[in-house]
Amino acid sequence: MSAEKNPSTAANGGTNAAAEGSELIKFDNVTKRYGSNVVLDNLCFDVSPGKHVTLIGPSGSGKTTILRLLMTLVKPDEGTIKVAGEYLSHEERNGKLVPAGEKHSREVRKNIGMVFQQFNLFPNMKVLRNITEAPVHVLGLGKDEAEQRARELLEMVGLTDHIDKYPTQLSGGQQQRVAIARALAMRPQVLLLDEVTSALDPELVAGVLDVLRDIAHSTDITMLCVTHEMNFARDISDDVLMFDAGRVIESGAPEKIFTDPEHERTREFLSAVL
Ligand SMILES: Nc1ncnc2c1ncn2[C@@H]1O[C@H](COP(=O)(O)OP(=O)(O)OP(=O)(O)O)[C@@H](O)[C@H]1O
Repeated sequence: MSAEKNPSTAANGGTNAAAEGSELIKFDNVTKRYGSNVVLDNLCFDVSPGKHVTLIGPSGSGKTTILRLLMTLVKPDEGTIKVAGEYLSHEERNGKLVPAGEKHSREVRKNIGMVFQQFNLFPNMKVLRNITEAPVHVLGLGKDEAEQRARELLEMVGLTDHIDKYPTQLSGGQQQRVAIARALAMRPQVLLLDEVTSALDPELVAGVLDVLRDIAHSTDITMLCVTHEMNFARDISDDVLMFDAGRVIESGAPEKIFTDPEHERTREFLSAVL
């Protein structure tokens, strides 16, 4: 099957019949409202396993809401989301689709790890325990196995020397690299990245992006990334989705979107941020 016939991403009505059934993430006519504000408008897109997809677009266009939906921090008003073939906010009961219970959503969500803008580390735990806590208590891993995995991940993010420190003893960039290791420790199939460098001092941004580039290029993890770092997006993305007012107005390979966008709104947005 050629790459042309099997695009990793198909957005807002795009056809992806060749990949039907093999998507890791599938948004099907998802609408999300806050009051009368339609934040996502009948959104369809899917992501194939191993692909790195970046969401770009103006402030308020709905990018973070997509990640929040995937973490089940909010629920869709209409439409469905599937992760690894399972409904996320719905479950099938007696042949009918009903809102999912927390147990079902939690199981499906185990496939997903997220790194937030604000790191969200446990302040009262040292670095090692920040990383082992969920594998031990959620996945049921033995302490030794969890610690070994944590050490490997800390090596990968360049923080082996900081294993015994508390988060407050680390720079923002180091804390964010711990947060990345913590997310990966759960061995998720999907890694969500929400503006992970926007809370960092400028001199710390490159170190975090280098770690993420390395992960993107050396692992088979699927990434869904919201970022204003356009060079980073260009480096790691298989596909870029351009959002405007809750819809994908354009999608494609980064070379196309960043150098020859079709939509006037994309051109305006890129000229403001590049
Ligand atoms: N909890 C909430 N209650 C009400 N409105 C909300 C809430 N969360 C988000 N919104 C609104 O939803 C819209 C989309 O927000 P979202 O954070 O998804 O946009 P975004 O594209 O990620 O923006 P940014 O690039 O600024 O982070 C915005 O109009 C925002 O004000």
